[in-house]
Amino acid sequence: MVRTAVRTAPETLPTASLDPAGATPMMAQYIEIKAANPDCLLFYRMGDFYELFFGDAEIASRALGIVLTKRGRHGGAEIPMCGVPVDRADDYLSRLIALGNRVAVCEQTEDPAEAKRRGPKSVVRREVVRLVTPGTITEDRLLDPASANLLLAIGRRKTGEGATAYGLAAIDISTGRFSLSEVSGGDLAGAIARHDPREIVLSEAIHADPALARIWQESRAAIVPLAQAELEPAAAERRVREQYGVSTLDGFGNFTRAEIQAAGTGLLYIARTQLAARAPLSVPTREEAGSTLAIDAATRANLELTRTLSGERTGSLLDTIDRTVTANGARLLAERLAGPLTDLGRIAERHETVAYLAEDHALRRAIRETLARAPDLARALSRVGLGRSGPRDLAAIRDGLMAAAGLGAVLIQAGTVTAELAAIAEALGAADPDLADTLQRALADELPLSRRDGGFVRAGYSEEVDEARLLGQDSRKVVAALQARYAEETGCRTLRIKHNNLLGYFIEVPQSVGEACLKGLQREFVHRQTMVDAMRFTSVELGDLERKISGASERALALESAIFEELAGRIVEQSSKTAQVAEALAAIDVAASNAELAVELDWRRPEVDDSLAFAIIGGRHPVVEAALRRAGEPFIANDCDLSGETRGRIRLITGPNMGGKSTFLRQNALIAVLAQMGAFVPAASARIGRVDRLFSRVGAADDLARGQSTFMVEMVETAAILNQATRRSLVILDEIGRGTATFDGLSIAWACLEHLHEANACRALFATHFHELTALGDRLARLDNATLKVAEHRDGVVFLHEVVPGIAERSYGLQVARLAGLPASVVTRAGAILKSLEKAERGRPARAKIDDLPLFAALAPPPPPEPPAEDPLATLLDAIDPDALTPREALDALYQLKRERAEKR
Ligand SMILES: Nc1ncnc2c1ncn2[C@@H]1O[C@H](COP(=O)(O)OP(=O)(O)OP(=O)(O)O)[C@@H](O)[C@H]1O
Repeated sequence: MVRTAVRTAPETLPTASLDPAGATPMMAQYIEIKAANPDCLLFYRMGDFYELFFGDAEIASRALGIVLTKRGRHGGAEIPMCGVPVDRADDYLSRLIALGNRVAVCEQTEDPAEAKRRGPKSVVRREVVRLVTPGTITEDRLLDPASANLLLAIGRRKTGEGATAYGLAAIDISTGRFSLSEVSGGDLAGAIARHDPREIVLSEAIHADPALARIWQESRAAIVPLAQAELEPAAAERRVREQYGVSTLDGFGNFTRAEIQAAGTGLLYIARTQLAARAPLSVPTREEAGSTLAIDAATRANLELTRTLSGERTGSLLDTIDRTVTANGARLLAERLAGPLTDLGRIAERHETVAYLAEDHALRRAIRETLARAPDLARALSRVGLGRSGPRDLAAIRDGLMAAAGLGAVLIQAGTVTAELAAIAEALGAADPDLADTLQRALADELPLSRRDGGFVRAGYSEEVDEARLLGQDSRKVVAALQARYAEETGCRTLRIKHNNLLGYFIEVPQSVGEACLKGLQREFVHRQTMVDAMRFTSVELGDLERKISGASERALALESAIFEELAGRIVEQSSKTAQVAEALAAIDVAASNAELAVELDWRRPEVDDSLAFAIIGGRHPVVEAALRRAGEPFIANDCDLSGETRGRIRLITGPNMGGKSTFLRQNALIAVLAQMGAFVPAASARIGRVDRLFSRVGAADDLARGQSTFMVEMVETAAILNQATRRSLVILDEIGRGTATFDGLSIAWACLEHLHEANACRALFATHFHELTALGDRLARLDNATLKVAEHRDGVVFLHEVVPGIAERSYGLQVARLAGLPASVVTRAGAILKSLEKAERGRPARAKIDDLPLFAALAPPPPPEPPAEDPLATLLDAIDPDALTPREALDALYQLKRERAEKR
């Protein structure tokens, strides 16, 4: 299966078992380094290339489409090799990482000349300086600006008889974000799907747990199991303490053992991949259990929240609602959409801000215009902390801080704002204004990518740099100035300062002037050479100038580098404040984006409360509506009321194919998600009693990638809903039971409805083509029937997409089939078959079939065991009187018994 092949790290590389004996010295070094990094592709630096050998070369050449060549022999066989140029390594790296590979970057750590000095056969010293893995990258070129790049570490603890809790550490080293949470075993898959990590690190024991195998198989992340021995609980705690330089974790709040285990595992892995550098992570925040709306992986996929079923962002809900103007904001919006809240206070606070910004157009515009100038502060900050930054990262911090200061001023000017905006304004003001100011003074307008290129310090910031540059870049001018001065002092207009390899810089004058100089005209001149018609001199000043000129460019670079270090140091000192500024920028971008969306599309503020209401008036599906709008067609808004005082309601929707059942179901789930993430909703009004869990299932969705029977998948997922949905949950079931024979499917759908109504007592929408189920409307008190209106014409039907109370009479399957282009002969034949089938059924209407069934059979106590049926063997035995039998009769009786027994089998 493609998914598995893409996800897992490369299969064990044959290189791992290579014998260094008999290898050339360089190959022996390669084999040794490779042996220490067996599960990574090794980028081995040789001059201007990173070379890959043996199995690594084969994997990389296949993955990157680069030529596989050979280099020498080892153990009698040719060594496969391929290489990537160092200056384009990032492109290749990103492609390998995207395929789930991990790469060890091995650099030359000494000058080749030095190696030569050790002896003719010595090999240049090389070391792995970094492991590049999907979850630990920080370079902009390797990262998607609009998505978080999470490493998820998992720990666990026993919480009781047979129960286990899992600690999750979600770490984004590209921004320093670090959060901890704990979930039950049943919620683990959903929590992983919510975080959508690029890489998961965990103990071998958790990885090998058969109960969790499916999670790892289905995850898009690269999975890295670590040996149990490395993950001792005490070591995990120590690692967390060391990361933050504290002697106890008490000040951080009450983390559970599983959370600390997860944090320790994550930190261990990060330390291993970053080698020398320590990742600048923020202090972990703890997320309370139940603080987000639980949405399992299947529901997320089905509702296409952050990506479509085919894995694209385009066409997802996120794509449709994103009006953010910064990468930082886009990431936060995705995070909020993936984890809507359950806390009513926090939800209302976000709605309040959206309402405020939706109303104040001028303020919203000012905020968005200022934000559009703010670069990705969080990622630049992280690179500075890791010592992996360039001048443009410093500029990003400068511009980010300046935008923040500008925004703070805009908010202060706005006066009384909402509580959330006031908190944002305060965080924006937290940064030291001196830092932005210093960066502004220090950095030039045009900046090189790398600090090694120099030229990034603004002229006028440092006298030393200016002087060094002047000498380096403008040495001719300096020499010319000195030449002009000497010419004036000597009165010799033909005096020249020249340069050759033998003398270096020298002063040349005609013979006569030279003689005068020797006699004391110019005391400081020191004679070097007499030519036929000229004399050459040097001077102390010229000697100094020469030394300065030759060291100038190196000195300029060194001075710039020192300034860079100093600026980076100041940024690191302030990093926690700057991180807060970055978070505030993201939060205001998201709020303004939601407000912009609400204004643009006339979305309304929902009311989320503690009731069991679900009353939507004029609801729309945001993605379908957007698609129809592009096609110039209207979307028909629909109401939906599932409100219950103490228990929810169920709406059973029958209707024609193509009528809009699936759209209606999903739009209501999406409205709940949007409301609880703190956004406005596509409806005229919405009152929603806080939803704790959201479930959405589509009957027998094709799931070939998983390699499971489609019906089996449908049943496993339905079982999860019936077992987990609470009174507060919202359940969306679309054609459950359609994946099997009609009567099996009908009975399963029927029993599921009863269970949802009686046991789960949740709010639910249930779409079906089993029209027989509508009879349940009379029997289940809180079940209503609804259908989608259709206008019938002589030559076909028109779907009006309007949800109305009632029952669909027909499915209009044949009409849809004709619309789809099924050959006319097939449609006509199907029509004839349908007629005769309906005739046969008419004698026994659907309603009668349901009426025959006992109500709530699924929930009734099991019937008492039936009395055993009569056993013919026992009857035969009872009839035998051994004392009355002859030996012959006894033998016959035995044969008869055996015969009877054989028949029974
Ligand atoms: N409320 C609406 N307003 C306008 N067009 C709609 C509406 N709802 C659905 N549609 C259109 O009808 C198409 C079919 O909708 P949908 O897939 O929801 O139907 P369905 O009843 O679930 O069909 P089936 O039973 O065949 O799965 C949509 O792609 C959309 O273009």
